[in-house]
Amino acid sequence: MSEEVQAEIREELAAAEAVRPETFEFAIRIRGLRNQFGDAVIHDNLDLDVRSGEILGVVGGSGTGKSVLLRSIVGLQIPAEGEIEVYGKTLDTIADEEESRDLRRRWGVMFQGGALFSTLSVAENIQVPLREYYPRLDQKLLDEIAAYKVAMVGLPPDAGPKFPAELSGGMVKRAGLARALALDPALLFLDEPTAGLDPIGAAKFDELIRGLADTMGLTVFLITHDLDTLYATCDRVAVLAEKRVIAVGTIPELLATEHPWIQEYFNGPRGRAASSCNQTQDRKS
Ligand SMILES: Nc1ncnc2c1ncn2[C@@H]1O[C@H](COP(=O)(O)OP(=O)(O)OP(=O)(O)O)[C@@H](O)[C@H]1O
Repeated sequence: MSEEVQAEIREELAAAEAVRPETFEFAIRIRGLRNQFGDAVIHDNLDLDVRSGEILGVVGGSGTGKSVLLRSIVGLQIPAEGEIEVYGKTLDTIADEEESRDLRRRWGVMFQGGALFSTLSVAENIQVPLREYYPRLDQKLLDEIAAYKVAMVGLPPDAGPKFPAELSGGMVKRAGLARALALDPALLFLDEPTAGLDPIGAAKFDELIRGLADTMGLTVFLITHDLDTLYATCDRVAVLAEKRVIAVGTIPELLATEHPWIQEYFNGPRGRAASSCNQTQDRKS
């Protein structure tokens, strides 16, 4: 790589460092959020804080707006009202394109189902955000970074040249995660990462998320219906109902609340099974 390109990359990295995640108590702060599609109000006066370094699980009945909330935070859905700050900045008020890019590259998103480009190999999928943000990286370096990300998410080296259709469901999830991690984000968004996986595959994926979050110091916004995932990975859980976040806290804190949906969710047969399984694992470890 030429001196000129190296200097350019150093400059870009320095600019990205200007948003230093570790200096923020809250990675995300949301106040008074309102989202609606026509007459259908999805969120109304929704507040939420995501602490830096935590894995926050986001739960709620189907259609309560978990994915819409994620999309609002990453700028794919323009809210009708309210403020969303990520590392102290509000995306829709950033006038400077460079500043907006610097903020956007601090996060990675794994959408439901992986959302990989079907005509690109796994390695090429991982390289998409790298090419977008660092257009002058040469192919050798792109290949090295992709190989590193493939290993990081526990895929075998020969997964790199494969196309999504050649992968198992679990491998597609890992490839989606590798792409979300391409830019070494501080903040990771995961939309139902274990949906569709068998219980063993899901447990391994939970372990991977927890391990990566701990080693990389990530903040994770994790939408899930999977109670085992909540117990295995999350520091706190936010509950969406009635168009807003009705409670946020550790699972024991949520269990102490009396809201019927929360009680039904955590104390229903599936909730009790996940809880007792988790306690058994704690005793073993
Ligand atoms: N682009 C859109 N246009 C119109 N309505 C939408 C759009 N996106 C989402 N919605 C509606 O917003 C509501 C919330 O959707 P969302 O996908 O966020 O729910 P969710 O909580 O993630 O559900 P699930 O758990 O089933 O994935 C749904 O009623 C959905 O139909």
